[in-house]
Amino acid sequence: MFRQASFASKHFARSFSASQRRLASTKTIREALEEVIPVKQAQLKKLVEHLLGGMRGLKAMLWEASVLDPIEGIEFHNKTIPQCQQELPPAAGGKEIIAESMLWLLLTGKVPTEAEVRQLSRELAEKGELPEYVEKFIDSLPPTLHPMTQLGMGVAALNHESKFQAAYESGIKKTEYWTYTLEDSINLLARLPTLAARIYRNVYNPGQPIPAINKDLDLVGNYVNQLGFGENKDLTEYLRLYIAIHGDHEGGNASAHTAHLVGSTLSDPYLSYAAALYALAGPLHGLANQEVLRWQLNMQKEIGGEVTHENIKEFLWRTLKSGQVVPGYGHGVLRNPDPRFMALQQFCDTRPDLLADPVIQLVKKTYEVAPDVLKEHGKTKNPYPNVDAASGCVLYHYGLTQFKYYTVIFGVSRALGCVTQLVWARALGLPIERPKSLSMEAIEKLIK
Ligand SMILES: CC(=O)SCCNC(=O)CCNC(=O)[C@H](O)C(C)(C)COP(=O)(O)OP(=O)(O)OC[C@H]1O[C@@H](n2cnc3c(N)ncnc32)[C@H](O)[C@@H]1OP(=O)(O)O
Ligand SMILES: O=C([O-])CC(=O)C(=O)O
Repeated sequence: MFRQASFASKHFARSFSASQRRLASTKTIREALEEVIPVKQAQLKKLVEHLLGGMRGLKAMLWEASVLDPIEGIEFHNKTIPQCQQELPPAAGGKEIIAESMLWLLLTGKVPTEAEVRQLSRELAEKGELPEYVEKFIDSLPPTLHPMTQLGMGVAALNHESKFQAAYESGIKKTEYWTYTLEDSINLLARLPTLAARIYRNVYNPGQPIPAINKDLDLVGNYVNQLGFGENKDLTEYLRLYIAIHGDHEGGNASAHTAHLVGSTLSDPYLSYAAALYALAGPLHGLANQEVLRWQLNMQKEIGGEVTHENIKEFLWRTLKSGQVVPGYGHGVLRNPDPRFMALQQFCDTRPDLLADPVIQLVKKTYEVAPDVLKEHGKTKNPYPNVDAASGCVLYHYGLTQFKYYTVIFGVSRALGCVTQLVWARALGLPIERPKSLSMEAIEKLIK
């Protein structure tokens, strides 16, 4: 009855507005077409842009944990980075957000209590040891193999331990998938820093002993300890902040999307995240932080003496004219300076030793010049810095100078968001991802 009434009123409204239009319009057929054609042309252009332009702007994924606004930047369950810094419990004696607090927020949408965070830290510490076969495997790799390649291999090898895979083989119900996915995810997060620290030791400090996991410390506290920098409280705080804010950047970025795609086939969290790491290892994505430092150091070397805005500008133009991108600038979604870049810069602003560092000063000065140069160059849609422009220089200052290792740190972090999505994808029963592709011929037919 109600349905019939609403159908009748919609039908009436439609025919009323149609008859009004009939009376009001005095257009010729040409004028009417002139109005319709540009709309259709724009529609087609958009369609082709989506097909050939890396699907930029195409809304095609569900991702609950964070949303990226082009102007405001990332929000984790509607919380900005400064809000997270205020609300999420830090480590005992620390100030910065820690991985455990961020994970809790991403997974549950709720701010954890301090007791909840401490209990999660302990669980991660208790599960952090690597199985012996993974230690042997990682130790057997040539130290010249890129640390990111090693990290992906180590994570994939951990799938030998997968609870999800074993349970799937034994024939569990779909409604139970998420609990095993969560178990694998927690084990993966616990072991990632231990694996990453072992790679660092093997590549840069062979033979040096790695400290045992301290059960009373948070995940990143233990990671910094195992890297051999545990005495440096400022670096520990920096890496806590770094790892928390790199954790998630909505779903469409290459690493997160890869984890989601691979996970949608019911690959376990280890295999899904190993695949994501190899997306992160590309220079247009996570590897850019390694490239930024290399580029800034080259700039410093080339400029030589006093660094002025003018000679930074010249170096930027040389980079652009040689056909290279300026690493650390531009973004697929952002159209403003990245709030993660701003948060890392603020960390520097509160510490005189960082403010006095020539490389950190160079990064700051580059930021004062680069947006205008990139605007004049006129190609990039976003002339502002992304997080990679700032992340490496502080590591460099504190003595973590091996910049080929930097993306591994990013890789320890990005798991927070990727495993969150894997758990929720299983809890919500999301399907296998399988978009439709078209051949050139089919696109041509579509255009005609
Ligand atoms: C954690 C992260 O992943 S953040 C990103 C890290 N990556 C970098 O910092 C590398 C440098 N930046 C870039 O290469 C790009 O800005 C990306 C990959 C981040 C985004 O790519 P897109 O969304 O395609 O950017 P956009 O639409 O603005 O590109 C338009 C043109 O501007 C160019 N452009 C974009 N950014 C830059 C840059 N920093 N320097 C020079 N040219 C640039 C693109 O190469 C493209 O050129 P083309 O038309 O000749 O192909
Ligand atoms: O969002 C993106 O496309 C890239 C990025 O900044 C990230 O993944 O952290």
